[in-house]
Amino acid sequence: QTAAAPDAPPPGLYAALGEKAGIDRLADDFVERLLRHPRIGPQFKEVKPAALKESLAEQFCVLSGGPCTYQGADMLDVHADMDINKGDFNALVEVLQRAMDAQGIAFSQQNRLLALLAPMHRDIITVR
Ligand code: HEM
Repeated sequence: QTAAAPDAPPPGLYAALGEKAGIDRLADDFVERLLRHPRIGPQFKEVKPAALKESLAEQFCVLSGGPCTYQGADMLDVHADMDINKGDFNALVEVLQRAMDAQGIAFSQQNRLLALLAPMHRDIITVR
């Protein structure tokens, strides 16, 4: 990685996630797990699962270097009024880890995706 492109997708990550089909399966299962999570599930009660799955799949596809366009809202705007704290954020990351495990994604590759998502905490956590 160079300073000019700090968020360049790690080579091979898109393939490691199973390309578009694998990412769609991951996003599907991730959202299903979020919806039934005891701590953060209730925050997703009013959300249309299909739309969230699609946005997450697009986001993961773009981040991992796939040929996609993210068409969802800005992370800061969409999470602004949710009163998300660090524990909520960590809970979501744990759910994503379990969803990636379930897809058989290697731990090293999981960590590469998580590393791309981690900096988003600055836009998403609004309760310190
Ligand atoms: C790394 C952390 C996170 C990422 C990458 C992420 C990503 C996203 C994305 C891509 C969307 C869809 C935006 C759109 O379609 O316009 C979204 C929506 C949403 N996120 Fe997050 N999010 C994260 C953390 C959280 C946390 C911790 C919570 C709450 C516990 C949360 C609650 C929501 C809800 C409720 C929506 C639906 C908003 C709506 O459709 O009205 N997110 N998030």
